[in-house]
Amino acid sequence: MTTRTPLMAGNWKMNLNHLEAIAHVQKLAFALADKDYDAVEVAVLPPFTDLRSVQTLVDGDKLKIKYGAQDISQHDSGAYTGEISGPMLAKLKCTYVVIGHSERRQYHNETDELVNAKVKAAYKHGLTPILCVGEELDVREAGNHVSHTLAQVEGGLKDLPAEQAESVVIAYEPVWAIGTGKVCGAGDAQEVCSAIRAKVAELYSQDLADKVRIQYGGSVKSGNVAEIMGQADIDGALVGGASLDADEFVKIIRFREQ
Ligand SMILES: O=C[C@H](O)COP(=O)(O)O
Repeated sequence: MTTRTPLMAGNWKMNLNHLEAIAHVQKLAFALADKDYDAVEVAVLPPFTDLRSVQTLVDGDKLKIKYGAQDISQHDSGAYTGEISGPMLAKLKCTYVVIGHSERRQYHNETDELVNAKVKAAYKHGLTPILCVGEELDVREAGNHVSHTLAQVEGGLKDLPAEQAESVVIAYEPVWAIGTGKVCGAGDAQEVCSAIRAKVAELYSQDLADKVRIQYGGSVKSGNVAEIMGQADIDGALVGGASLDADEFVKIIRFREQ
């Protein structure tokens, strides 16, 4: 059986300037330094303006914390005002890039087609996508949450070769649970994450699907993370609000100690 290393990623969204970012990562590093945390991968996903500062700190202090961006342009360069390209993120040695977050889909009208182009752009430049999928409340209430989410998975991975797809991270984030304090029940999250893995197996192979990490995101906190992480197909968390509090994020990372 494949062992998947859990990925705990903090999506800071539009919070913390570059000075606050340095203080925050230092605090995380200090709190994690007393034990070997190889069993859990930790990543921060700051705003673009913080990435250089985070890179300098991680490189300089040889921290195990990884980092990435919250979005990427589908283009490599050119007249795309306000966009940030794959080569720019690669130059900053980002490991991850969040793609298709529901806030991008909702406020910037990102479609599955664009999300798919961004996933391909990430791989082209050696970045690992965290592909976000998940349903809005009305979709869940209509009972269409699984089919809706699987269509986003299929759209996001369209025509992606297996050698790339095997390293993708898929974050299941029910939109109604993001920033609302309403957590999706662990069993309900498992239902969708298991369906996502089955979809990846259908698109590629069971062997590949067993390697793919699937995160849950949506009001994850230290108090609920252990139950979420106890589910067979949940391999980590994409944490928003709670990742802005270093002590709380460290408790989430140390979910096994609860
Ligand atoms: O990317 C993170 C998710 O949107 C979850 O955010 P939240 O933990 O604040 O609910």
